[in-house]
Amino acid sequence: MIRFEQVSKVYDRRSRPALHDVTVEFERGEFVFLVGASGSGKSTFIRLMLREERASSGTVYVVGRNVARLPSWRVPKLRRGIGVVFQDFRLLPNKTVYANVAFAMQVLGKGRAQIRQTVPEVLETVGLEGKEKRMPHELSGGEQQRVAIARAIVNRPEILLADEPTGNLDPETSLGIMAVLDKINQNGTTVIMATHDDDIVNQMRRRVVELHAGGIVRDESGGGYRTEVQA
Ligand SMILES: Nc1ncnc2c1ncn2[C@@H]1O[C@H](COP(=O)(O)OP(=O)(O)OP(=O)(O)O)[C@@H](O)[C@H]1O
Repeated sequence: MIRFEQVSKVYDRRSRPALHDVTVEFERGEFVFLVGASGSGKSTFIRLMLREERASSGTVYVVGRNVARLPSWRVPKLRRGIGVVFQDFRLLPNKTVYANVAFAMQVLGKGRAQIRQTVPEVLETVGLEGKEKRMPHELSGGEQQRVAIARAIVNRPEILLADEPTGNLDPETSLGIMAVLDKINQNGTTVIMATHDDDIVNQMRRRVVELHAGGIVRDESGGGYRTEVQA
């Protein structure tokens, strides 16, 4: 589903590469934690998948396509196949919960009937039924993140990227968000989550890929099986 082959990314020739010779593969339907200290390369990894950046060397494949080779008119289609959730929610502050989620369908030109059917279904998936008419400022942080997740999955992407989705939330609220991401993964979506939160990583028992100074130093499956990889 996603494959990095000997990928390096150099932003600035005077400093070390943000990613150095990274080779890793994520299968369809996997749930993977991407961990590592600040500056280890997690955001760069995510930006390469979305083609917000291009690799300096090596190849990034997303759903079988070499993303560097996509013509620019194909990049929006690549990004439509990847839902993205951020630490800071990024909701539209003047729109209701319903309208925030519906908007993601409207911009793709989806019909009103389809929107009216799909938005309530997705709000139920994330546990927000009954909150459709609230404005973002009338929601808790955890609820706002649920809206952001609903918006990210409403067009049924194959991949969900979550960049520190629990970074602004307390531990209990974070577990609620993890349950939502788990459910989305159980429904078949590949989930890749960048996080600093060791408690969550330990509780969820999923695959963990750890970056350090731009290289993969750990790739551990959720079952406890462990492989050490050279940095
Ligand atoms: N646009 C850029 N221009 C120059 N250097 C950059 C750029 N983006 C990232 N870097 C550098 O690349 C390295 C990796 O950064 P990256 O943002 O990928 O790390 P990260 O693991 O996501 O960190 P954090 O957890 O703080 O978000 C860092 O040394 C950073 O300073």
